[in-house]
Amino acid sequence: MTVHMVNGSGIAVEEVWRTDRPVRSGAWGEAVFSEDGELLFYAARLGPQPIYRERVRELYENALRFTWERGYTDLVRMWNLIGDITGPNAEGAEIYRDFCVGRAEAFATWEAQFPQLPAATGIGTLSPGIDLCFLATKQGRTVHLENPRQTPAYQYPSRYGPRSPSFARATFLHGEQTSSLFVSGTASILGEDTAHAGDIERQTLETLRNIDVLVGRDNLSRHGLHGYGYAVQDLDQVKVYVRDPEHIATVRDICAQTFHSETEIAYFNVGVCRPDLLVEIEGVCR
Ligand SMILES: C=C(O[C@@H]1C=C(C(=O)O)C=C[C@H]1O)C(=O)O
Repeated sequence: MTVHMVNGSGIAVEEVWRTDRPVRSGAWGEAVFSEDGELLFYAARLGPQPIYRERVRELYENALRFTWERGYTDLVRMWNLIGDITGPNAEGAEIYRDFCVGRAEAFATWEAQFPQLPAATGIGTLSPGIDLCFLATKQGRTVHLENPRQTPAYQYPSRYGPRSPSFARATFLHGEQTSSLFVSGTASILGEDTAHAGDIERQTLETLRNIDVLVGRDNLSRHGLHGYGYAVQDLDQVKVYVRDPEHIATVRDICAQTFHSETEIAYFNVGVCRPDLLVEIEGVCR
C-alpha cells in the first residue's frame, strides 16, 4: 500500500514485513492481504468522505470479519493513516474523532471475537482519506500492555471525543524464535491530558520517557511478562512524526542522543491526532 506521507524533499520510506514461511497474497473486496499461516498482513484504503464514521465502521467490520474467518484471532498492530487528521469533517467535527466513532462501533460489534485491543497508530497523512493496515496472528500469542503514566486511551473522557480511541499502548508478540514488543504511537500525554503544549523539546523528552516506562521490566512484569524488559534505546523500526517542519531538527537532535546509531529511524512531517501534540514516536523492541 502506498501512503502519501512524504512531500517535497522528504525521503520516501518502504516498510517490508518478512517471514521465512511461504506467503499467500490476494485481494478481498477493497482490501489486499498476505498471510503465511501464522501472520496476516491486511491493508485497505477508504477514499475521502464528508463524514467518516459509517464508512470507517464498515471498513473495520470488513477487516475484522476477514481476519476472523481466515483464522487469525489475535490482532497484533494496527496503523490508521488519516488525511487531514485534525481537520473538520462536513459537520465541523475533527476527522480523527469522527474516525474513532466508527472504529469503536466496529470493535463493539466484534467484541466477542476480538475482546482485546491491539497496539496502534493513528496519524496524519498528506492526502485525504484513510489507509488502514495491520498485522494479526493466531490464538494466544499476544499480550496487550498499558502504561502506568497514561490513562488507557479507550478510557479517555468524552472531552476528547464522543467515542474513545480503540487501542492499547503496546502489544507483545510471542514468536517461535524471537519475541517483539510493538509500541503504539506515543506522544506527550500524561494521564489523559497533553503535557508541555507548545514546547517541542519537552514534548519529545516526555514522549521518550513514556516509552521508556512502557517497555521497562517493571511494566512488562505487571503484565505477566516476567524476564523481559527493554529501554527506550532498544526501540527499532522507529517512526517519528513531527507536526511542524521547523521542529524536525530539534526532534532529530534529541533522537540522535537517545537511539543507537544503527537504529532504523524514519521522520515524517504530518499531523498528530490532537491539535496540541507536536510529535509522536513509535517502534518495535526485540
Ligand atoms: C498519541 C495517541 O494516540 C494516537 C492515536 C492512535 C489511534 O487512534 O489508533 C494510536 C496511537 C497514537 O498514534 C494517544 O492517545 O496517546
